[in-house]
Amino acid sequence: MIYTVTFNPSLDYSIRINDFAFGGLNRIGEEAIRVGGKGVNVSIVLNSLGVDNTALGFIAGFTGKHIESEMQRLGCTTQFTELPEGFSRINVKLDKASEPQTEMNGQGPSVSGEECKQFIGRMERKIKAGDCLILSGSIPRSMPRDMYEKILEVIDMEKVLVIVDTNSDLLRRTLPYHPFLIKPNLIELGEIFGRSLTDYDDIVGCAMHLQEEGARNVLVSMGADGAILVTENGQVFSSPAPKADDLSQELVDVNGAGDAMVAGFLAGYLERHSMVDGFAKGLAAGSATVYTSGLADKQQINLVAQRK
Ligand SMILES: Nc1ncnc2c1ncn2[C@@H]1O[C@H](COP(=O)(O)OP(=O)(O)O)[C@@H](O)[C@H]1O
Ligand SMILES: O=P(O)(O)OC[C@H]1O[C@](O)(COP(=O)(O)O)[C@@H](O)[C@@H]1O
Repeated sequence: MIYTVTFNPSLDYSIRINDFAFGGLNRIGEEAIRVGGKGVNVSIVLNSLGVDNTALGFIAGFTGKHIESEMQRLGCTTQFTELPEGFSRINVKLDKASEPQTEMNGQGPSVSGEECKQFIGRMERKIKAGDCLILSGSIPRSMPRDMYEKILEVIDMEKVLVIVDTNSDLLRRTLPYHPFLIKPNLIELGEIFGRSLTDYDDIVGCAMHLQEEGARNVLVSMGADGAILVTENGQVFSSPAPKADDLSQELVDVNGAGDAMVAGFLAGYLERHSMVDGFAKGLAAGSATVYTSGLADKQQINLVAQRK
C-alpha cells in the first residue's frame, strides 16, 4: 500500500488580483478554493494516475471536514485523524498573474503530544514491508520538530520506500534514516546550504552532499528550469521543463507543481522500477500542473509527457 502523510492539510484560496496594491483595497479578479497540503496533493495526483493510495494526517474543524469530503469526492481513500479543536489552515495564494506572486500559509491546528504518540503507534502497526510512504509538507507549530524522525524510527527503512518533501530543517533531520528520495526545490536546497544556487555543478554538488548525509536519491526541482536527479548509483539526469510555447499551453498556476512532480515520479518509478521513468513522469506531472487550473489529471500529464 502507498500512504501519504500530511500533518498540515489546507484549503488553498487562490486569487488573481491585477495591479495588486499593498496597503490598499484590492478587488479579487478570479478566485478558487481547492484542497491542498503537500501529501494531500500527492494523493490526488496519484489517484488520478490510477495509483491506489491512502491519505493520512490530521484534520480539524469545518475546513478539515471539507478537505476530507472533497478528497473522497475525487475518489481518494482517506484515513485522517480528526483533532478535537481548531481548524485546518486556509492558505492564501496570489497567483502568477498577481505579481509579486505571494503565498500566505497558515500554522495549522494544535496537536497534543498524546495525539502525536498515538499517530506514531498507528504508523508502527500499519506500515509493512513493500509499502511506500510519502512524508510531505510542513508540520503544525505545536508539533515536535522530530515528528518525521519518530515515524522513520518505527518503520523498516530497508523494506519501505520512503519519499520526503518538506522544508530545509525538517528534511535534513530525516536524512540519517536514508529516505529513498527527497525532493527539495532550488530555494529549499539553497536554504540548506546558506546560498542561492544557480550553477549546475554547484546544485549537483549540494545534492551529493545530501546523499553523504544519508539521502539515497535526490530530485532537485527548479521551476521553469526543470529538474536534476542525482541517483544513488551516481547517475545524474537533468532536463528543462516542458515549455509552454512548445506545448501551445499557457502558464496558469504554479501551486502544487512540486507535489504533482512527487506523485508523477512515484507513479512512473513504480511501473518498471526505473529512475528514468520516474524522472520523466515527474517532470511531466509538474509542468502539466502549471498549465492547468488546480492539479493536472492523468490525461493532461500524459499529453505533456508525449509532447515533450
Ligand atoms: N514555470 C514553469 N514552467 C514549466 N514547468 C514548471 C514551471 N514551474 C514548475 N514547473 C514544473 O514543476 C516542477 C516542480 O516545480 P517547482 O516549482 O520546482 O517545485 P515546488 O512547487 O516544490 O517549488 C518543475 O521541476 C517543472 O517540471
Ligand atoms: O506545508 P507547507 O510547506 O506550508 O506547504 C503547503 C502548501 O504547499 C502546497 O502543497 C503546494 O506545494 P507545491 O507548490 O510545492 O507543490 C499547497 O497546496 C499548500 O498550500
